[in-house]
Amino acid sequence: LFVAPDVLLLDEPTNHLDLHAVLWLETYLQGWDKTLVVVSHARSFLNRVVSDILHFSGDKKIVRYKGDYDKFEISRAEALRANEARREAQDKARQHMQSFISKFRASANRAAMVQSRIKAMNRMECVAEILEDPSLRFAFPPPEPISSPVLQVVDVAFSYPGKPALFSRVNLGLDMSSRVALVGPNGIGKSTLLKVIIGDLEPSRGSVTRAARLRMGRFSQHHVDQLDLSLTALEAFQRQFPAAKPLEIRAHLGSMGLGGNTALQKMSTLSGGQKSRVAFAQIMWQRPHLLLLDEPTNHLDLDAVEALIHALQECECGLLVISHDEHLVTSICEELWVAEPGRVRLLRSPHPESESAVGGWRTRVWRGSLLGASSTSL
Ligand SMILES: Nc1ncnc2c1ncn2[C@@H]1O[C@H](COP(=O)(O)OP(=O)(O)OP(=O)(O)O)[C@@H](O)[C@H]1O
Repeated sequence: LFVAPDVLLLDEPTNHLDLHAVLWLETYLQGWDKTLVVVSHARSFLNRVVSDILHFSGDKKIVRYKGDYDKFEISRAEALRANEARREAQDKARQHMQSFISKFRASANRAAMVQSRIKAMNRMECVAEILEDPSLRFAFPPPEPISSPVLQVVDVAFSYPGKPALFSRVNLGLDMSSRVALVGPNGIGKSTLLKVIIGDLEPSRGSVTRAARLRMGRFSQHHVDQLDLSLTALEAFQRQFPAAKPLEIRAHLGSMGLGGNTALQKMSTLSGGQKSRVAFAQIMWQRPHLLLLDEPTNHLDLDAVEALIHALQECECGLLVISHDEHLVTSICEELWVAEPGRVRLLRSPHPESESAVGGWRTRVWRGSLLGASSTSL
């Protein structure tokens, strides 16, 4: 930004940024008076920053829509409906003319009328079908139940060698009905706490107990980076789950938008979002009791984010998600763990019985707690 370019091209600029940084960037870009082209999956960010949407659709065309992302969704749905109605009307008119032609083709009296119908049919402009974007379905299959609490963090402290404690006296519990977002500014220790919970890091004090038969499904950018890129998605699956049948794997990958050749090409040639989908496909196959997700929406496109949100709303496993994505957090979480310097503060939804009250609470608490708690800024 310092060089003040004439054209600013940003590819997923909000990935990894905390709320402060995203708000700062939004304000900065709202005042940007030169050309800005941004590729982003962050719906709230797009709604605040852009004036036009270029939609790269499933039929390989780029169509321009005036307005922010919400307006684009409405306009596109209207365009799809209107196009469908025009196609139906045209099909009906064509059928009508065709039946007239078939009926009176041999009739000398109506030869002129038949000819004019044939000409009219030939003149008819064909209304092309607008292809819907491929629909995605993510689903976490239900695991067998295990007794609660499935995971308990008791009086935990952690510090990296030679450094002061990142947090101490942390007491938390997770079970299969948990819907928790762990939020806080960059560098405060969220990923570290997740690693302590999973067991990658030992706490400096206190204990983490996990149910004996507990299966944890974890997603992090690290796991995407750890995929063996010389393999195809199908080969990676077969290597991890040797008992799985290839046809079942292909169907599963296909439902996540990794059908056809995509499942058979080397993962080094997949996009960032496609690699994330492979990692998610593997997690789903494990039928985890607890899902531990670190920035799961980075690199996913908006349709995939919606599919993920839907799957997380429906899933029967416990959920702990670290995310700076306001739309994701406010759509699924009923509890916020706010990471602050040295501690973790728990905030529970006060009205779990009312969906709209919970939605309002999430948005208020999400913004309020994060902006109040943090001292970081760009
Ligand atoms: N292996 C390590 N050794 C020493 N310090 C580390 C190590 N890993 C992380 N840290 C430090 O610990 C702090 C917390 O890092 P962590 O990755 O947990 O933060 P975070 O809250 O997840 O940040 P972000 O939102 O940017 O992902 C940071 O100051 C980081 O530099």
